[in-house]
Amino acid sequence: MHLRAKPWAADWLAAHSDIVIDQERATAQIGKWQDLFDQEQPIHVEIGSGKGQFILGMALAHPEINYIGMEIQETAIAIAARKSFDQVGKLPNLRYIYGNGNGVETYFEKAEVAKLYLNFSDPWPKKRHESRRLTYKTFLKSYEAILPDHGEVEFKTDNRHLFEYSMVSFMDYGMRWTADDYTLDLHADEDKVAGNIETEYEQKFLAKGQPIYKIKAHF
Ligand SMILES: C[S@@+](CC[C@H](N)C(=O)[O-])C[C@H]1O[C@@H](n2cnc3c(N)ncnc32)[C@H](O)[C@@H]1O
Repeated sequence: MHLRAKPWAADWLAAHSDIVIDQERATAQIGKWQDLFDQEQPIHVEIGSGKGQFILGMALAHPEINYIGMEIQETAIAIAARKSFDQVGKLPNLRYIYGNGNGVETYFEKAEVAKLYLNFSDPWPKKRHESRRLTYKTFLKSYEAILPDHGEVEFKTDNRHLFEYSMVSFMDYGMRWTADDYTLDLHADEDKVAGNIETEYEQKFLAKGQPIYKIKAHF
């Protein structure tokens, strides 16, 4: 997903640096992320948070967790943070990183992040772009470096090819899951869909009647 630049984005981000942390500050924050939240509690991160509907919904539904939405596109992170700020102000348990999921180990130390979410990541269908997929092995190495031992990555997608690719990539990396940890049609499964927070892309694909694939894989 590529969003057209918004002329207000850079100024808005500069004026709200207490909510959105840029790459340079994120690197300096390593080991000290709890300082940015009101309460010390587990930190969950979504990489590729887009316009932010999921991370905002999670932060409102789970005040007992600290959430961070991470985005590589300035326009997307500005839209997400501004929308959430306009709706509910500065939440005590929600922050954003304007940064790159490739290299998260420069932002967080081992076990500083309790759980990771990847939602509707760009599929990059061409083989020569494989290394850009957020479930490519180099990304998995970065995720492993910031999660606790046996930490969890939760992944949703509409894209069957990316789902199958990701399962193989997880398996090749030594990650594991049980039959209960995945579904080929999230919204047809009453138990698994309970408590599900829909992302913007999820709503778009649901409206077209497409199944949503989901897996929770552990290192
Ligand atoms: C298809 S959109 C999905 C957005 C949202 N998660 C949803 O489900 O509605 C994928 C998002 O991932 C972001 N992204 C892609 N590569 C990234 C990376 N290396 N680090 C951080 N974000 C990334 C893109 O900029 C885009 O906003």
